[in-house]
Amino acid sequence: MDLQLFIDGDQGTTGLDLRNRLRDRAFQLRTLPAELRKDPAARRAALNDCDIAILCLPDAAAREAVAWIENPAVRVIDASSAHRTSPGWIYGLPELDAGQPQRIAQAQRVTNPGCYPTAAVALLRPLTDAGLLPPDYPLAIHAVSGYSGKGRAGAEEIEATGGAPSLQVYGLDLQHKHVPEIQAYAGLTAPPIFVPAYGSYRQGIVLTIALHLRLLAADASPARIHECLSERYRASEDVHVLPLAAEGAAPGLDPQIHNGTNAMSLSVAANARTGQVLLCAVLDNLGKGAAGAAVQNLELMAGAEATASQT
Ligand SMILES: NC(=O)C1=CN([C@@H]2O[C@H](COP(=O)(O)OP(=O)(O)OC[C@H]3O[C@@H](n4cnc5c(N)ncnc54)[C@H](OP(=O)(O)O)[C@@H]3O)[C@@H](O)[C@H]2O)C=CC1
Ligand SMILES: CC(=O)N[C@@H](CCC(=O)OP(=O)(O)O)C(=O)O
Repeated sequence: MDLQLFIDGDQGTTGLDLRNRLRDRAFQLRTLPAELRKDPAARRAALNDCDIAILCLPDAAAREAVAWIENPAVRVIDASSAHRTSPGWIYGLPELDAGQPQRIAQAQRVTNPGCYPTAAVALLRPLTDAGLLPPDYPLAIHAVSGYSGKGRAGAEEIEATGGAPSLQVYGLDLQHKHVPEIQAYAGLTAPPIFVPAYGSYRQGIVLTIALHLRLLAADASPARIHECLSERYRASEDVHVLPLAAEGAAPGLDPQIHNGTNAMSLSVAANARTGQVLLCAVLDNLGKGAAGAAVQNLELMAGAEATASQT
């Protein structure tokens, strides 16, 4: 079946990437002409005249768009952070647990995960589910993202003014908008400390989380943690767990290796002498962290529509 999609915000970083990713797929894609792309009446009409609306907007505009949808048949994928922990919204991380693909497939409202939370939740949730990571563990999460995380205007300004600083740490008020989302979906009872940074490159995230074995469950070990993650993602097409590196031989991680794809790599590094473990994730902030995830969710939702139309 030819589902009619409307991308609201199609000229931004996520929207443009999404258009590219949908180019060869069997969806009817609707966007507004440049002069109408911010016109409330045109957006409202388009939002109510599609099967699935994909919002690639700043949070305020995404909230406005959702409020305008009166047609009960319209389903929504929101790439913004407006609804990440809102009641009635399904979290668009199919790898969250075994039931999540089905929940996404049947949802009316899907909130795409944040780029950083995709990595943090993928690393942490299997460990809290398995009881290896206590839910009140005092976590600190560090990440470096390409500067495209600033959105199109921010990225263009950087490129027009001679490039980004080599590294800029931010979120130092420790209230980054992703903290509630990470806490909720990683199964934590305490908010983690989250310290993001922008690098001088355009695209790609590397995120790390340090753990002390003495603060984990008694049966936790690097091998057990690695096995837990490997088991969880064994059947995943997109999430791959790298082999446990021999001590002294852990390879470096390049944040850009998955750019242009929907892949995410997870790894476990350890020092047996100190009892320290480092969880690492690499993904494309615009891929599995945004537009790639939207396509993944769209395919699940479209699959459910196709099944419904055959019965
Ligand atoms: N960049 C990233 O790494 C990621 C971003 N996201 C999320 O996706 C969303 C979009 O991000 P991103 O693509 O980076 O942002 P951009 O700023 O690149 O794109 C947003 C687009 O929405 C347009 N827009 C703004 N206000 C309105 C409005 N009222 N009506 C219609 N269009 C409007 C903007 O136009 P104009 O520029 O002219 O104002 C722009 O084209 C954000 O909420 C962000 O949190 C999610 C994961 C990763
Ligand atoms: C502009 C902005 O807020 N950028 C975010 C990174 C992109 C992002 O967080 O987007 P998602 O929440 O949708 O993943 C930041 O600076 O931390």
